[in-house]
Amino acid sequence: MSESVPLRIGKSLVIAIDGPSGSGKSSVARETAHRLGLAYQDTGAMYRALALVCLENGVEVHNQAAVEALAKRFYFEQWFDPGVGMVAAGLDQERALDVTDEIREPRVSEAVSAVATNLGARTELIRRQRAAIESVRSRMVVEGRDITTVVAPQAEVRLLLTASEAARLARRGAQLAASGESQTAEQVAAQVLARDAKDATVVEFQRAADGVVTIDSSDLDFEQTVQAVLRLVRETVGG
Ligand SMILES: Nc1ncnc2c1ncn2[C@@H]1O[C@H](COP(=O)(O)OP(=O)(O)O)[C@@H](O)[C@H]1O
Ligand SMILES: Nc1ccn([C@H]2C[C@H](O)[C@@H](COP(=O)(O)OP(=O)(O)O)O2)c(=O)n1
Repeated sequence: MSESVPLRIGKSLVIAIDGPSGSGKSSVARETAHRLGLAYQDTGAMYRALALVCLENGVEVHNQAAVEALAKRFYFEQWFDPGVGMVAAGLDQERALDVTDEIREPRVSEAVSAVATNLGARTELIRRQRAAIESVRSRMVVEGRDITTVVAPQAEVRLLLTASEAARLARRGAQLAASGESQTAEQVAAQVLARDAKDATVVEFQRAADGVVTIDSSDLDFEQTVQAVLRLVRETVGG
């Protein structure tokens, strides 16, 4: 039986979750939002969408000025209902398309760190992420790499979701295989580890900042991990 957390309607509740690739952030954050009746924001989807819009429009992802300029003008919309999980993006609203699946393609995973390490682009995306939290009156589960430290350090609940490298690679490999991608285990490992190493040059998501609780899911299954997060929420906000 799942645990429930009594929540007072209307009271601000931001649950900030950071962690490396494959630690379970997106799936666990989404399920937590669903069970608590909160909105859900996947900030990695915004970085991935910007990378995709670059790739689709001939913007070189290492061209700092061009990527920063695109970050300021590209259209991005994310459905915050955890049951929907849809993302639309494009050069502008008229040309925006449903990119929910495309942003998970290996070509985007390969290009996204170049965009995520562009500090000018980050400033703009962080602004949009904070606006998204305000748009739902601060009742949201938000996950990424710098949510507990930069985007929402004032969040009521702040946690770092980790898992061993072996667990993370196995999970990501199984996830890609299930979605029909034909990457070998070596390709998945090389891409995930290179991306985390590059991303870690601009954001700290491998060690918990002060006041951030670590949940290690290496030996937990999905449901046990969700329960650990719900327990932390209950202990932190009461109930
Ligand atoms: N605790 C867990 N045990 C087993 N599998 C998990 C666990 N947490 C997540 N997963 C699975 O691992 C895969 C990667 O999780 P995901 O949420 O996409 O990670 P992240 O957003 O951190 O990259 C998904 O298929 C997810 O269902
Ligand atoms: N708040 C965030 C979220 C994601 N990023 C970067 C780091 C990743 O390489 C990309 C994509 O993030 P995403 O969470 O989708 O990545 P994974 O699916 O966990 O591998 O964006 C970031 O720098 N800051």
